[in-house]
Amino acid sequence: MPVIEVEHLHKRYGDKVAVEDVSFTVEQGEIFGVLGPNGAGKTTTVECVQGLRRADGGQVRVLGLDPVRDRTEVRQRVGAQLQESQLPDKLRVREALDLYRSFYRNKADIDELLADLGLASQRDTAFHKLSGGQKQRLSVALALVGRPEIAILDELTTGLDPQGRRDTWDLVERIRDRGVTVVLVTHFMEEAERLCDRLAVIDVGRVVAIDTPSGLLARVGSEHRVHFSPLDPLDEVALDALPEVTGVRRSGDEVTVTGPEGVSQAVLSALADRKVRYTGLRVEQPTLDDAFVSLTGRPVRTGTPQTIDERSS
Ligand SMILES: Nc1ncnc2c1ncn2[C@@H]1O[C@H](COP(=O)(O)OP(=O)(O)OP(=O)(O)O)[C@@H](O)[C@H]1O
Repeated sequence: MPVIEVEHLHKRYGDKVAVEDVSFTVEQGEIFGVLGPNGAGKTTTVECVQGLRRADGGQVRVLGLDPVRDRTEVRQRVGAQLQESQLPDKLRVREALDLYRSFYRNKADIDELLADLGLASQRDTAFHKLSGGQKQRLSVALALVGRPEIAILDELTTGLDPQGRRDTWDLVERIRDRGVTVVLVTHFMEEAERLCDRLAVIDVGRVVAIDTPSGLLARVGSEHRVHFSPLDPLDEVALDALPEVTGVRRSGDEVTVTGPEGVSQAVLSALADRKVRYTGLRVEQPTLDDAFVSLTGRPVRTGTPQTIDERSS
């Protein structure tokens, strides 16, 4: 049963269209990703879901409720992580949790929450003394302190180092394991690929695809690429004749061989058999970045996202 239903959501700020037309449903118990480049309309979409903004068109239902009309009830049942630090510097971790807990009728056990989020030893630490990762975990704890049915996590790992990011991913999985439906807003492809059961790819205010990560990858094909620079003469025709190989290309010193999964093993054993030494070996698998490029015609991370206004003018 869907816990969130968004139908033809349209939202503008003055005459600036932030969300042109977005529809998706989120099923109970899943990690649902809202993925897209900066300015795509992700935050505006989830703010409409939380009832923080009123849609200019379309319909949003959350747990069967209207998030604007039934805002008080929706706030009780949907936990939202604060996007930026909105806590006084001197407030201690435990005090912040006590304060937020008082807003909810279903109250989480704070000690359990602190232990679960790896913050037990920071319980008496003032907010401004926390590291970036600890602040991030506290904001997640505050989203969970009312035992929500849905947690909305927006740009959870922005600004974290790779280890902090991986720890946060484990945390998101633990939240889902507690039975909480998670909506994860992100512009990191790797994060979406690793965590999400399904995701909506949003670009300039519109949904360009809704699928599982593997479904999105299947749309771009399953071509793997093996790159290397041979140090000995290489018979490229013989390499191309291997059943696992669909193409061989040379660019300067570098040879690129394409083929389905398994092509890299076939190439490496062919090179070993022919006693061809090489450097600079790199294997590339299709990623959600490739899926995004194929859906929108441009990479997610680079370039300034075109706004709807620019596109329609
Ligand atoms: N309060 C506002 N007033 C005017 N324009 C806004 C406002 N908030 C967002 N926008 C604009 O609406 C568009 C969508 O913004 P939104 O924050 O929803 O996108 P996003 O995908 O969440 O981006 P980011 O990843 O950068 O947060 C952007 O062009 C943004 O500049």
